[in-house]
Amino acid sequence: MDLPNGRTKLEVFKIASLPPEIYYIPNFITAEEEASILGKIPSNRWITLSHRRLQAHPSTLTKNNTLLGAPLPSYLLDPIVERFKQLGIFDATPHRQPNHVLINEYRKGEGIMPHEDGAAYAPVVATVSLGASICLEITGKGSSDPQDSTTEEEESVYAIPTRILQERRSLLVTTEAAYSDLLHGIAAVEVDEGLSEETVANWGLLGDRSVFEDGRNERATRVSLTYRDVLKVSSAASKILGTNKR
Ligand SMILES: O=C(O)CCC(=O)C(=O)O
Ligand SMILES: [Fe+2]
Repeated sequence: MDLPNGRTKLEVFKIASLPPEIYYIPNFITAEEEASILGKIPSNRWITLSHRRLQAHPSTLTKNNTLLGAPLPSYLLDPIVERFKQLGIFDATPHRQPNHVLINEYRKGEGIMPHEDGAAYAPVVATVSLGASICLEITGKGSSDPQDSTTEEEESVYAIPTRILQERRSLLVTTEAAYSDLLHGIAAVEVDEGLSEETVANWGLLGDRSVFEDGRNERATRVSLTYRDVLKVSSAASKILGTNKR
C-alpha cells in the first residue's frame, strides 16, 4: 500500500475497530530509553492540579493559544521525534513536526475527565506512555451531548465507548476525525478491570497480552508525553533574546 503522506509503515498499527485514524505501537521505546527520559524530566517544572501534575515544553500556550516558539529539550527530541519522522506521523501538519510536549503524571488512582483537545493544535496527537500502563477511555460526543446525532451513528458503527490499553513504552497516535469527533479520558481508579479482547480496542496490537490475562491492570505512577503541533507560533521570544539574528 502506498499512502501519500508516508504513513504506510503506520498502517499495520491501526486500531481496526475504531474510527480512522488511531494507531497503537507497542514498545515504541526501550526500557533504557524510558528510564533515561524519566530521569531527565525536571523536578522544578511541575504544575500541580488536584488529580495529576503536568508540565509543558517549551512553555504553556498564551491566552490566545499561541506558542512562543523555542526548541524542545533534547531528551524529548531524541529518540522519539526521530522515530516520528521515520513513520511520517507529523508529515501532514503545518510545521511537519511537533513543537509542543505536555508531560502529565498520574499517580495510582488518578485520572483525567473526558475531554477533547481543542482547536489550538493540528489534529495529530502522539502520546508516549512511561512508567506504567493505563486505560484511555474513548467516548463519542453523543454520550455527553444528546443533540449530536452524527456521533451517535458513529458509536453504533465503531463500538464506542471503548478503551485503549496504553502499555508502558507504547505510542498512541490519534488523528483526523478520531481527534475531533471523540472524547478521551482516564478513569480515576486503582485497577483497570475487565480487560479482554471484547473490551479493549487494541487488544490484538498489545506488546504483551499475557500480563493482562487476569483482565486486570494494577495502576502505578504513569507519566505521559503528549506531542502536538501548535498552529500559532510567535517568534517574539527569540527576537527579544536576540537569537533570531540573520
Ligand atoms: O495522559 C494521557 O494519555 C492523556 C493526556 C491528555 O489527554 C491531555 O493532556 O490532553
Ligand atoms: Fe487530551
